[in-house]
Amino acid sequence: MDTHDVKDLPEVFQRIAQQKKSLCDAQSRKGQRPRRDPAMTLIFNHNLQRMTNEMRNLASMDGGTATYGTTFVPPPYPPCIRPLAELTKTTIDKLVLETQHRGTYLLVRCVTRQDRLTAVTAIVEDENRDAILLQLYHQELAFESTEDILNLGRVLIIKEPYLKFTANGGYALRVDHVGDVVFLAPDDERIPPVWLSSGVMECTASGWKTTGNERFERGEYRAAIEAYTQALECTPTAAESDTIHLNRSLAFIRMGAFDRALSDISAASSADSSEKALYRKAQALYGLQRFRDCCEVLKTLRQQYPNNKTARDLLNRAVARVAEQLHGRYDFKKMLDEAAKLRPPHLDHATYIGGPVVIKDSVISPAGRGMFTTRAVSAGELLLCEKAFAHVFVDESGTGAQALPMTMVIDAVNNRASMGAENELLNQAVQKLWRNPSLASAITNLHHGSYQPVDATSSVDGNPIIDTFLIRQIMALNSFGCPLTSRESVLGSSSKGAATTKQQEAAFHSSGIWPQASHINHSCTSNVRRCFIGDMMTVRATRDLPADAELVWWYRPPPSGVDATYLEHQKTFRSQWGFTCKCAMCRDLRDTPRSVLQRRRQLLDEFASLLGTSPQQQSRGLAGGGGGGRRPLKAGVLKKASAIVQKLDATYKNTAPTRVPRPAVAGLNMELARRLADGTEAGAAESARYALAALEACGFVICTGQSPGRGPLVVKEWGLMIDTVLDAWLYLQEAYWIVAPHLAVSALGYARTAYKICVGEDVSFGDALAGQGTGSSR
Ligand SMILES: C[S@@+](CC[C@H](N)C(=O)[O-])C[C@H]1O[C@@H](n2cnc3c(N)ncnc32)[C@H](O)[C@@H]1O
Repeated sequence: MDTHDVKDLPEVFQRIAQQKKSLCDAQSRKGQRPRRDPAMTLIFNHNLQRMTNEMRNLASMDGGTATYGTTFVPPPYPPCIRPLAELTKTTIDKLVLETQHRGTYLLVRCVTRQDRLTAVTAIVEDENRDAILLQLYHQELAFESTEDILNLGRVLIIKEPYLKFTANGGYALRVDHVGDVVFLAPDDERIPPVWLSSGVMECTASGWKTTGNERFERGEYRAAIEAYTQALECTPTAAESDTIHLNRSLAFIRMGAFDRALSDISAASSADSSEKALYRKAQALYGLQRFRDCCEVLKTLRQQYPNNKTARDLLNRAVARVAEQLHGRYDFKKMLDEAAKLRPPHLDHATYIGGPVVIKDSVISPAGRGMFTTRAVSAGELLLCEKAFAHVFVDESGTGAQALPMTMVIDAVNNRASMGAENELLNQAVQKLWRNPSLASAITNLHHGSYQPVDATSSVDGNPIIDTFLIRQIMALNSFGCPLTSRESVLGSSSKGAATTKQQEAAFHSSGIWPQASHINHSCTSNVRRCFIGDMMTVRATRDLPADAELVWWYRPPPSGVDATYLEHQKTFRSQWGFTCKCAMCRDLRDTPRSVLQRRRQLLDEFASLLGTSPQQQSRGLAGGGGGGRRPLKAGVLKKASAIVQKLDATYKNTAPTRVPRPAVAGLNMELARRLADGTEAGAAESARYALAALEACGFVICTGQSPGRGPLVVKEWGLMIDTVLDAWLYLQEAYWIVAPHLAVSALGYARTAYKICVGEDVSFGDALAGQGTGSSR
């Protein structure tokens, strides 16, 4: 959602146009045989490119400028759904351009080492010694690249090969679907004798097992799995078979292939009794987030092996996860600490599945689903806390090994272009599904627009069928950009003070997919807000809601009512998600004449030049970082500024702010509240007045008691939870401690709730209050 969309940047726009043209040119050559390059030329060019990339990587690890690759999304084509036995062999010389060779397969071996940028590439040759460039996409994760997957001499099968033009005008075998490539073991009988390596290796189960163990020790899990697989094919004894299965299960666990680990464990005859088997089973279940099952296994393990301390520790963790799953009991302080330390910030916590929400047919998304409350909930209440299915962290400050290379993804077919970790997010999701087929429905059931997935059984040749283009479409419609923590993004780090406008407006390069949360539909007049702590997302109600209320949040911020016209505001919704927002704010914007929008812009500019603030800050109505700081306002300036705010307010004639909130009016009021808070009684009284006006402009209905000295302050109705609201509450409670202490406690309570809604937790509220610089010491 708030990912970095770059399609409207002029240079990107041009590249999309170029790519469209290239796709058309490519189509005009569909079916032609390409000019064939000699193997030596291909190998030379590939090795040169590999060396250049290696040097560039070394330079960026040395603190140089981080590089980013560009990847062009091809038009979708389906994964192979037929078993290998039904395909017939073909050769490179028979391949024609821009064609998927259905019903065939290609047997090739690598004649170079691999290169890796956005794809893993190598030059391969067939039995006729014809060579070609092979590009494998989505086969591995960025930080798994310690083990090459295409090493010299490696033999593989490409199912239903697709010969495509490359972005630089050449051509290559492009493989997008992870199941369309089959890596052959070194002694596979399908390998032609001339390709068999002379020193063919182990031939006993115990030899292969030892090799597997050595590779495992070196952290080469993929290679270790291959060795253990070889060992199992050498008719081991029953005892050996058990050990090999259990060893392989651990390598699978290290690869995050928990489903595969579980099936190895159950293949061992001691699955239900041996200490090792029970512990591995518990680890795999934990990895799959099956915490209750995990607890059951660990209880058995503890009964049989009471001295196993590691099992006790894992059981404690699993019990804590069950409490999170069922009751939403999270230690947010610990989560913040973990997010600050862990890189990537992938936290060991569970998804709250026992919350007061349910997914069912939507009211606002025709023929789609949405998320609803199952009972009445109050503002600030935690409705969902979800662990990302996949999450990629881009350390904006990081260099070297910590800096994940960003990619620009250009999808000319769908008119999309984004900058960030989208490609790596897709890799993660694809790999997680490939390694854990039991998780498939969590992703494949998500909204995928008009994309038609292949109609097939879920597996072929013992492997799941994963359609990369389906997953890409699901990611495009359902993933979220995210900061490291919302606390940092809303408030700024304590050393920097309040967030700058730039931070608040930033689209994020880090991103993730949270399958439950992605059922929530869009409305500018949202009633829930999402926040992040590492890869955990919290969803809290922004107002009191009855049972059976459909939850909605903004996919992009609500219209300011100043900058964008209705059509401009709708453009992204239509192009990115295929709908038009019909909320009250959008309808009001549609009915507001352009002349009124221009008048609002003029008033904001007048206000800005009067107070010396940036017009952009005001028009967005954002909290924190008021350009004018705390310079006192002269009475004359205040009078004029106040008149401008009134005039701006008067341009919203037809609807009350409870129906159509006025972010721009709230922003100006808040600017005055900030500037007037000078610690004096007079300043505090004025500051409170404007902070209240800011809240009312956001749609809040607040009762401050009938007679002076009486309280408490009560919110009758909650408004639109933009960040201005948090500032307003913080300034209001600060002012009330000076001029109306009887209202201050309840204002502080509301400030805490607003904080919880905007930041996701309130354990850091005290620190924020002290560091936010509102002057309050409470
Ligand atoms: C992230 S999904 C939301 C869940 C989705 N409705 C479902 O059925 O799974 C985004 C898609 O929901 C639909 N959608 C979201 N908000 C909408 C709205 N305000 N009006 C109409 N459709 C909406 C659009 O089809 C959009 O591409």
